[in-house]
Amino acid sequence: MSHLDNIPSTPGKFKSPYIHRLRFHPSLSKFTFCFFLFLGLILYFFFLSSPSSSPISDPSRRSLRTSTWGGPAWEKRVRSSARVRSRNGLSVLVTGAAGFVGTHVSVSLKRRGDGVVGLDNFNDYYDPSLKRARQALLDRTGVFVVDGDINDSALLGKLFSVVKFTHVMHLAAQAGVRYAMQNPGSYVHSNVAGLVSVLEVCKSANPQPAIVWASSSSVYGLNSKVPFSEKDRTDQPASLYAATKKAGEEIAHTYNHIYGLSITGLRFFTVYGPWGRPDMAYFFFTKDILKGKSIPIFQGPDHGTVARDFTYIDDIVKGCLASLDTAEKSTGSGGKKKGAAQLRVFNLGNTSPVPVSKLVSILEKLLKVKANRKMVKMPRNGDVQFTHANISLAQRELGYKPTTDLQTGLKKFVRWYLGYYSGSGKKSAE
Ligand SMILES: O=C(O)[C@H]1O[C@H](OP(=O)(O)OP(=O)(O)OC[C@H]2O[C@@H](n3ccc(=O)[nH]c3=O)[C@H](O)[C@@H]2O)[C@H](O)[C@@H](O)[C@H]1O
Repeated sequence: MSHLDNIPSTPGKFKSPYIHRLRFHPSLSKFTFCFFLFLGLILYFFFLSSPSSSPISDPSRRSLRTSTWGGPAWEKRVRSSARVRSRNGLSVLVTGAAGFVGTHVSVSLKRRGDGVVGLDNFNDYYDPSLKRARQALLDRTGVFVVDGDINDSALLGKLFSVVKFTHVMHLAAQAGVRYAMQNPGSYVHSNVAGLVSVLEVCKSANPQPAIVWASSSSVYGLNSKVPFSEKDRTDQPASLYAATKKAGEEIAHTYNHIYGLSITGLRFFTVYGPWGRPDMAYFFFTKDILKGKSIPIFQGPDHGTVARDFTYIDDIVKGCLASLDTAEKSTGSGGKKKGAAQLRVFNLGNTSPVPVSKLVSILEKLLKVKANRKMVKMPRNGDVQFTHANISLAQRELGYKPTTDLQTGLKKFVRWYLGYYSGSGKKSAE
């Protein structure tokens, strides 16, 4: 039996011979006490300073894993990736480049001759191997994706010292409306602190870049008037995700007002397509239909239809590139405003909402498998019943005109999905 087994629950009743020995040797007792106190202090400070010490109390830290950057070879890769190959081409830093929208935008920019440097922290919100596969695709296209976090100001400063970026396409974010209830800290970390970190480096840069960034249709929250227009109120978000995107729009206003940064926010409406996000319904419905698992289809009050203005990735990419191309220059330099700068917000949707049950019917036909449907009441975890974009402003200012309906877009997605997950025989859609 260990002497620890003798410790009583009530202090003062200890009868161990060991404690008698301590009593007979006060100097030894003092020494032992000091030793354990010292050890305790060391352990306390060690755990306090270790970034991986508290993954449960602060799960957002998963995105702060060590990354390596810097050095002559690294700088050479950054410079080469940023090289502009077309007349009047842009030099763009794309954050979240290994994400769904980030990958598509980066490839399109690179293919038309712009310089592109990617940045991504490859966090494990969903399968990081999909992000690595996107990175490999980008690598083949000539886009170098730096492995790092937008909250790492030293890294951002370094990137801006190596390349004079004309534009920043800020797409790095914690996405997903429902996950915000599980990991609220990650939304504040990426969508609020991360945005500020990016704007800070942009405001100090000389010349300041123009910024285009991803807001969300979710800012319309509980609004019932449709279609959603940029002029509508956005003060009743239904999820923390939506609240952080709304906060981002206010933060954008501040940096535009104080520092003269040219900023364009894009409210994306449920973007889908090849290389998409496995946490989104169309993606995991596909996986689960193929597995014969049941598909939970949300219903509003009184069996009301839940619908989304699903928007195909290629249409979104066109909207992103048009936003970059029409962005005016920032007016400030080195942290000082020199005049009023452009501040814009656009809806990028499809203007054609489709019920979720219809989405499932399209998938059934494309996969040639009957879905095991389960109608469930929409949980109160951030979802809204309906989205529908009014895109007339984007049409007028950006020439934005979506051309892909859900049937056509899902066909392209399913073709990619089947090729990606059965092609190599190694990947699994877990
Ligand atoms: O536009 C946006 O700004 C957001 O779009 C996306 O959110 P959502 O429109 O909620 O997409 P998604 O989860 O695919 O659910 C699609 C539909 O399926 C319904 N849905 C969902 C899950 C389920 O189990 N059952 C179900 O019916 C669900 O009720 C919904 O009607 C992005 O994820 C988000 O990051 C953000 O960018």
